[in-house]
Amino acid sequence: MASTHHDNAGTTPARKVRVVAKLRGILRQEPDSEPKLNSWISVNKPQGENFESVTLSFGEQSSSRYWMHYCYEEHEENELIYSREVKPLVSAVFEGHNSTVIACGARGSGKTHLIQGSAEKPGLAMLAIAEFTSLAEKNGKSISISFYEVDHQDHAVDLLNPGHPPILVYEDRGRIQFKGLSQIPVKSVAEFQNFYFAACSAQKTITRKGFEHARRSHMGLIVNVFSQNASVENGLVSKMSFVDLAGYEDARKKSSDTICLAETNKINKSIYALMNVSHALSTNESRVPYRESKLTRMLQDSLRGTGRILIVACLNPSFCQDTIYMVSLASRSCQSIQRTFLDSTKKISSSASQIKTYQKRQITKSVLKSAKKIPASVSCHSEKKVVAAPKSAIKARKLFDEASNSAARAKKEISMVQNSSETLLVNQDNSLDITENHVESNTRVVKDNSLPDASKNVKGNLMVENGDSSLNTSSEVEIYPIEEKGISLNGEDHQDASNFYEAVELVHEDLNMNKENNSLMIIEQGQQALAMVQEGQNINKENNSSMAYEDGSTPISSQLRDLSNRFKWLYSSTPWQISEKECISLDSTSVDIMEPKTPVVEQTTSLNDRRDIMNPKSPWETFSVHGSGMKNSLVEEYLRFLNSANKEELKKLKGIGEKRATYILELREESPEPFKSLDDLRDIGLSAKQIKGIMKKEVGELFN
Ligand SMILES: Nc1ncnc2c1ncn2[C@@H]1O[C@H](COP(=O)(O)OP(=O)(O)OP(=O)(O)O)[C@@H](O)[C@H]1O
Repeated sequence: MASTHHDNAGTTPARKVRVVAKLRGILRQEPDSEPKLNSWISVNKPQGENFESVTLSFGEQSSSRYWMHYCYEEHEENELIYSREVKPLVSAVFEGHNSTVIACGARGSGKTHLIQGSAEKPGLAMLAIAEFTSLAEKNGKSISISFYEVDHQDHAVDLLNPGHPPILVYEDRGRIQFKGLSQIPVKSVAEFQNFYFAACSAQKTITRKGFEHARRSHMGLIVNVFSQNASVENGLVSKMSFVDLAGYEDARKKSSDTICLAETNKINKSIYALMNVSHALSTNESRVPYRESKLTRMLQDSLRGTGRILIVACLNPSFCQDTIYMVSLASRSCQSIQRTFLDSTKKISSSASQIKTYQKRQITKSVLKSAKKIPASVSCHSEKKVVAAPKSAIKARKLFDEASNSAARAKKEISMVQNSSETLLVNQDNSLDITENHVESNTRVVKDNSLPDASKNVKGNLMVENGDSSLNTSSEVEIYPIEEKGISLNGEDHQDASNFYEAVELVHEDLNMNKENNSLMIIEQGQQALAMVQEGQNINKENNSSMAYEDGSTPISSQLRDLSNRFKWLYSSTPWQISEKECISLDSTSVDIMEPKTPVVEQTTSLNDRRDIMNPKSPWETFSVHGSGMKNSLVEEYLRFLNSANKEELKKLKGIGEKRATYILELREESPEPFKSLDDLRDIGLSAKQIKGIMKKEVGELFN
């Protein structure tokens, strides 16, 4: 695909992910006093015509540059963006390559105007439909459309057939399938307009009705191209998706309303998920986190393989901190930035093994040393105690982890946290340092007096139980809400936050099966800490361009790294982790593989020798390896049961009622074995946490 597709310039091979920005013009109703475009957004284009990227900088933060492949200015309208960016993708769809166009940005940044437009000023989707219908006619193909919304609760609903149950998303024979999503054949632009605009206005009415605040949601339009050729499965050639993401909005703006806050967090989380998927695809990562949100799961087929992705970051013309954040997220998918990140990551991984202890003072010192290089946003309270957790306790926590290779996954995700603008190095003396090898695009000029006393605003205090003492004590995170002082939140902090959020979730998944639940508390409180940190950050318009430390307090990026390192340390101190090399190949049948193979060895080997053969170094580790094996067997049995039991039997399981049992049977009609891993339980509406809870209960029942 890369060799056959070309960028709009037609000279260079196409990228998997292309990221462009679009500056929205000033609206008539916007006050003249607002800072205008060029006073807060600078687009830095290299000299010459054939440049492949531009950088954006905001306000006086001229040293903070975010890479984009291109930036469309305010006078450059949808037609131009369509002809340069989208038209080639439409042609590619007819050659069998899926495409996805994603509009992201803060609220009111022009996403809907870009994708949907209006009858007078058509958006990218409508312009594309004109091309689709004409190419379909020429090539003897047909097209159909589907239109859906993913709401603030991560439910997907059909907008062309409203009022029906949420869309069921599942995978069958390697393809993502939708149950409950209608497809309407379309032959002309007029026909499309009828369906599309009617659905859009119906959606707006429903959204506004009965809610004081407009609920945010993502909207996705799918254009399917079908072949008349019966040899192609289902006749589907390929498809193009247009996604109008909900506007990114800092959760703190809604902090007074807890329901709203939860909704905002959920929406933001799915934005992070999509950006993380796009980043993973742009950097050819082996694991692409499609399952992290409903939207990414729905888009999975469009995004993967030879699918091409266009991200348009819409920019508000007046000051908007959320815009900076969205730009920083989107720009991660630009290859040029990624290369620099990779360099940083290598350093992190080569140093990560040196982590043994964590000394707060040294970190603070390091961060302070770096304060002249990086921005401060929110400070972490200085009193933090982290002491060693008992190995046995942590080992026990792993007993009921997911059967998949979750440890490696968590480790990788943790490294994502560190894969941020500054390179975090762990020195021989166990202190952490921040190298000068930070990414140009995220570098800030820090002025000495522009940030208020940040240390008063957020206090994080994580304490993990020490030594071999009992498990009853302590895991605590104290967080104090941020004061209403102006603390700027910059892109990299948000970025850390999103990665960290993911990492914490994964570590949570990987570590939290402690019988006493202490570790669960630690992780959960860590999540709360993060939520509070996110909540507690405050945007300061006046201060946006000169984020600095007044008191030398720690920036939020360091704070988040701090927390992530604690989790990493916690994780790396488990015996399982210590013997990871030996155990890494363990899959669901690993215990059998590790056992001595012949009766002769069995008979002649002493207990100690057997332990050597099995690699674990202590009875505890031997016990744990067996525990993992038992857990894996249990998971396999559980999945087998889900794939074969009848409805009444299914309902005997924890968490499965009439509705879910019916769903499961429906899924089995579509695919004989819909449940291949515990992750697949998400398809029946269970969260990772619920799945773990269910497994715990099932195991608990065995001992009753
Ligand atoms: N390029 C443009 N030219 C003229 N008006 C525009 C342009 N882009 C956006 N607008 C106008 O700006 C306003 C906000 O745009 P729009 O609704 O598209 O933003 P949005 O990012 O989708 O907002 P939300 O996140 O709230 O859904 C609308 O009134 C729209 O008509």
